[in-house]
Amino acid sequence: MDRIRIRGGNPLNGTIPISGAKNAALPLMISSLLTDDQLTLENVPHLADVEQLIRILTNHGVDYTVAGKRAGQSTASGRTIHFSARNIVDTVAPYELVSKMRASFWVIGPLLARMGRAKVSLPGGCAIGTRPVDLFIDGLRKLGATIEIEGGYAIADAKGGLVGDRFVFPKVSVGATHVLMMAASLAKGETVLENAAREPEVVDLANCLNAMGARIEGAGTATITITGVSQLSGARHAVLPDRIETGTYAMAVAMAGGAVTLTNTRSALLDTALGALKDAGASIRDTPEGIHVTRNGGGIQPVDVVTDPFPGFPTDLQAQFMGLMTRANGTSHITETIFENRFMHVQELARLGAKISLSGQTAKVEGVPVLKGAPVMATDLRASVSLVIAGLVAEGETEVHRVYHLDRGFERLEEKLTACGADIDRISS
Ligand SMILES: CC(=O)N[C@H]1[C@@H](OP(=O)(O)OP(=O)(O)OC[C@H]2O[C@@H](n3ccc(=O)[nH]c3=O)[C@H](O)[C@@H]2O)O[C@H](CO)[C@@H](O)[C@@H]1O
Ligand SMILES: C=C(OP(=O)(O)O)C(=O)O
Repeated sequence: MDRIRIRGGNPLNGTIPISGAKNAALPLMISSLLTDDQLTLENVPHLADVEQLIRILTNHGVDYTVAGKRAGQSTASGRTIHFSARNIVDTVAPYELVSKMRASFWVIGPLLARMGRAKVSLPGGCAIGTRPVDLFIDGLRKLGATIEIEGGYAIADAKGGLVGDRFVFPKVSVGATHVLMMAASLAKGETVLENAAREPEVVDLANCLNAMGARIEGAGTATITITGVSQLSGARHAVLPDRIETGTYAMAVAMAGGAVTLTNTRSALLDTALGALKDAGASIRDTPEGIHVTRNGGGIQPVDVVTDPFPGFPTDLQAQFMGLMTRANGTSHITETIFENRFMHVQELARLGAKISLSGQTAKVEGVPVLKGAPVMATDLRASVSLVIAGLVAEGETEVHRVYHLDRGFERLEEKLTACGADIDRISS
């Protein structure tokens, strides 16, 4: 199993190209199931989750081709992938495939809308929480589907077609918003989603669906109105920049010091997180290329954050921010409100000398003047990169084990950090 070795102490200086967002690419790829025409996605990141979803889509009968790079295109550019779901040969998403990645459950929406049936394995829990699928099921039932849970599968049927309705989310869910938006695009009549997720990835999916001929209004607000159409066509769409990767590298610079330009991204995708970073002592400004982040000289100030749905502080940056706060000049409080168990990084950061105590959903982080390298274990995607951030300043050597978590969501991480002067490499064994 691969591991990542970091020798701490180097500042970061240079340029880091930001990839396409994993959390936009996954629903966009799934939307290819809605049409028998070709959907072309540009700026698709090269990630383990994308490869796993390709396996799942292929199992349903989706053909795909990956376009080669053009002359002059840098290696940092994402791939262009053509998806074609002309013939859906199987409406079953089996346990072996779905259990590896939660978002694969989302195929239930397009399969049901286009084929009138779907049998999809329940995704199960994961390290960060139980993550039930009740909102998906309630929402799809509201659109007229019958859904039974049997043998670990959601067995869904809508032979006469889905019919638009009003659905009020009792809790904000990104995935359920994606799924209901996709399903309602091919339903008869109008669907109104209230208390919908407002994340930029929801807007990106809505833009792509509209380019395919869907009629969606209000994405990015809490009320989304979808007027169903009888069929969708192909389209070409570029995946949104990854705001979580953007925030992660901005936090790495704030931790290690230095000056880095994050290119192919924009600050409007993560205002709240960048605001917290400024409060912590980083200087951040927009440039024509992207975002310039510096921290020279001054120390890291303690900042309290509470995770919240967009536009709040993202839960997917909570671990990284905690990594940064371990070296602050004082005590900060970090409260996680989205997932009930997203503090697995606390015990691993403690191995590096961090002083963190937990009380319910709040972590109290007492900044320490020095972290010391140690072997640590990645427990989930964002937890693993918080250990990398801490490793960038830890004295001596930090080895992060179980790097496969990191590979789910960070494209060429060692390469991007090495290019800015970090002493980091991957050891394959
Ligand atoms: C692939 C992807 O885009 N993943 C992101 C997506 O996950 P995902 O879409 O799974 O997250 P949700 O927004 O659905 O989850 C938010 C909360 O709602 C709960 N819930 C959700 C659905 C449901 O049917 N019932 C229920 O109770 C969840 O357990 C969680 O406590 O949004 C999360 C919240 O921003 C991010 O951390 C993930 O990185
Ligand atoms: C929790 C995440 O992903 P997923 O929803 O795919 O588990 C994440 O991207 O941080």
